[in-house]
Amino acid sequence: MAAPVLRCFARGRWFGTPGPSGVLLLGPREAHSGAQGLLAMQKARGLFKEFFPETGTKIELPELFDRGTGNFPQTIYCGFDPTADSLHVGHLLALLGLFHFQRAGHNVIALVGGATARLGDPSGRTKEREALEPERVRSNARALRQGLEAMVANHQQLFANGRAWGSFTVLDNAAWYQKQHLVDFLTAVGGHFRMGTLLSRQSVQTRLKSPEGMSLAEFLYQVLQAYDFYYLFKHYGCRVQLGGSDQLGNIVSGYEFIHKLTGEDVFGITVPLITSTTGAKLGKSAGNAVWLNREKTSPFELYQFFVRQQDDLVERYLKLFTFLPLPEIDHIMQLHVKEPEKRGPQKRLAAEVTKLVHGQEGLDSAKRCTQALYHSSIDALEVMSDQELRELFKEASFSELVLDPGTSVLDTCRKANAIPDGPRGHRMITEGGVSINHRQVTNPECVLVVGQHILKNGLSLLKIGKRNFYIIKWLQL
Ligand SMILES: Nc1ncnc2c1ncn2[C@@H]1O[C@H](COP(=O)(O)OP(=O)(O)OP(=O)(O)O)[C@@H](O)[C@H]1O
Ligand SMILES: N[C@@H](Cc1ccc(O)cc1)C(=O)O
Repeated sequence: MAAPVLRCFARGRWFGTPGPSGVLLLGPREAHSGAQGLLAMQKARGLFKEFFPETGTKIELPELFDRGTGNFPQTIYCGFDPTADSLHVGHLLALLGLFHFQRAGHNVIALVGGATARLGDPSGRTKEREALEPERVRSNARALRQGLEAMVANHQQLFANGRAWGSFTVLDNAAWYQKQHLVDFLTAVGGHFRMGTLLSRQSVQTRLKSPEGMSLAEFLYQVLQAYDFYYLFKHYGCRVQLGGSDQLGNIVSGYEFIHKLTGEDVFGITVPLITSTTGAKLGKSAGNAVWLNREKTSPFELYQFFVRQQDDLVERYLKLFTFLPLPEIDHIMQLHVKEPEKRGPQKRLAAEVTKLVHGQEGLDSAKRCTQALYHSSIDALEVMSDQELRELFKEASFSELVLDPGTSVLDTCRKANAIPDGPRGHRMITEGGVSINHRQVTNPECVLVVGQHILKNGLSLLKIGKRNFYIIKWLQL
């Protein structure tokens, strides 16, 4: 078989010149209606980065998505390994890719890698993943499934405007590997893979050259991912796999396997990798993940993560992480030029993502928390639920104190360990550095008053300096 290359679609036809690594970068093309419009639109948004395989397939990728060709609808999948109990913002991009296909009427599958997570994907990693206990992988897989299903429901309820879409199915590859006999698998599947090809993959090469080397389990990872693609092709008619750009080698393995076995063409589409400001891939491995599970990153923290994005990134993120039409994004950016201090694009981005991930209730909560902490809103603080308060306490330190009669501002600050002992702490109050429930308190001896210093819900919000918050829950009120 000729060596497969990536290709791009431009001005209504496929074209491409190999980049430095044989990868063809996508060129621009005119957006128009129908299936070609879907790929072009996602290219314009920056969501689809590379397409695979080489030209010369029986059917061209855009035709696959065309309502008029009898190929409609297609099934597209993306896999997520449950190596943690939550998805993160990096995964969201691949999920957005699935949602865009679903919105265009195609059927999509999110595959939880309950089996593959046990092996650990070596792609893009310089070290082997820590082995996970089977029970841990199972509970992570349950959590991922729940998270995915919640987002699918939010997407359907809050972003559909009554339109009918394709289906969204969540599967787990443990379902087929559990039943798989090892010798049968190696005989039926292993025989179709050539060692030279498997060894040539970038992920394998990097690891083989590292001092740690590579285990057989990791080496076989790409075979399992290739088999998944084949399984989904056979049972669900799935012809397209979506993944981060680090997944290309595994996707190519799937293409080669399916093509060899069936003579049919399947395709891969990659999304760009989201990186932190230091350039590291945002995710578990780099320890910089922004999680989608509320217990790990609250709606407020997720919202704030996007509100904090810099001006030079926000337009790109609006295109990648939201469903807002491009002209609307242009309009938002034009307003931003006039009033940059309002951080309009950042707030809209934060709102759209938080709504998709945590629903309307999650977005309301994020806004209440933002109001309470950063906009001095007592009303917002007074109506917060226990869960929101706990989530806020992640950023602010939290103490439970008994309210003795005559408790003063100074006592409160000391008991909450918010000011240093001695005259310095006293001075911090008299010099105006302390506020309670967003009102400055300059008299250290002032006795706390319920309704003013203590809110209806038995809380006080103490602020020292510009951004050190302490939340006090008063007991025995
Ligand atoms: N930062 C990111 N940007 C874009 N896509 C990502 C990012 N992180 C993960 N993905 C993609 O999400 C899918 C599932 O990835 P997976 O669950 O295995 O995470 P991962 O790649 O192992 O992350 P990590 O390296 O943080 O452990 C893959 O297609 C992967 O490429
Ligand atoms: N290998 C992917 C996850 C995955 C698992 C199984 C698949 O069939 C596809 C993708 C990753 O680590 O990011």
